[in-house]
Amino acid sequence: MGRVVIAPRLFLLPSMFFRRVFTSLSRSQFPTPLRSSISVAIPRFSGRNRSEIQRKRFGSRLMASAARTGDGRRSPFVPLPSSDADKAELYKGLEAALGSSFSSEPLSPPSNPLIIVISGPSGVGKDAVIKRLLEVRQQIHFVVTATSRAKRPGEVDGKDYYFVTKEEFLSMVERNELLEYALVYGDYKGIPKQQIRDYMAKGYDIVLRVDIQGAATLKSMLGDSAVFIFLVAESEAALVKRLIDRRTETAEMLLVRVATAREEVKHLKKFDYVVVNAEGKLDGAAKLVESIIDAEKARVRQRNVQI
Ligand SMILES: Nc1ncnc2c1ncn2[C@@H]1O[C@H](COP(=O)(O)OP(=O)(O)OP(=O)(O)O)[C@@H](O)[C@H]1O
Repeated sequence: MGRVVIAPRLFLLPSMFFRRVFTSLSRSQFPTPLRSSISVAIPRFSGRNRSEIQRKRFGSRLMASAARTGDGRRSPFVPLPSSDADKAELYKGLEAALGSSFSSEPLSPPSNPLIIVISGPSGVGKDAVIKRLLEVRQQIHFVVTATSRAKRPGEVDGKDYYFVTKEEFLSMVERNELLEYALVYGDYKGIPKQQIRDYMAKGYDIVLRVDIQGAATLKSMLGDSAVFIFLVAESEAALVKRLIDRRTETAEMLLVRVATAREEVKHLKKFDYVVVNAEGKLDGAAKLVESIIDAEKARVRQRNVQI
């Protein structure tokens, strides 16, 4: 932590009865220009009526014009208003003493749009968490993946996925329209590039939903410029029960997914964050993902992704 030390009597200007107060900052923490830039000259008065005398001698009008000399050096002849002056007078007095007006520009730089990659084993709840996230958060776009798999009951074309034939999918690959694609359990899935560019240009954060294989490919392409979140159930048993409850797979398909999930969890360490989507705690998982996004927005060194 930087310490602020007020050294009250460093030198005297006898003719003007001025005391120069140097506000010096801990030398180990701050560079010299910063330390020397905040020295403030105030009149030297003592006793209980100090503010009264100040007011009489200099009047209530601040000598802001005297705050700077022509060559940019600050004149020492800038009295501060008394501490009990009204807020506006104090504000102006501080500006005059510093020799420049206070800026209303934001102190934090604007945050860059993020790409958030959400991955995890089949059935862990990727779609469910993303759906909830989109309900509670603005300026976020879920990239609709193109897939050659058949539509499940309740799924909507263009909202859950773009459902295309294998031939259509392969011609998208040919035209280099996909950021990443893979054959997952016999079906193609791929991420359309243009959609990402369009929404990022509008300042939206982008959510990508990929399997572990897709996350590995994206990691090698995007490196640290994207945020990688691994979604897990609270336990392997809970994941299997959730998959069974979904009733969308045959027993053989379930076996493949469960065996794959066991391998996939080993890749957890390659991700930036792990979020537990526990049974009945979908809201909690979505909130944690939101907090991660908020924290990423507050980073000093922003990620900067180019597609
Ligand atoms: N926290 C939770 N508690 C209970 N059920 C959940 C929870 N999260 C998701 N589910 C349910 O678990 C099932 C699997 O979820 P979902 O389809 O979102 O998984 P997924 O990871 O997208 O799967 P896949 O990769 O196979 O498409 C769904 O029926 C979903 O409603």
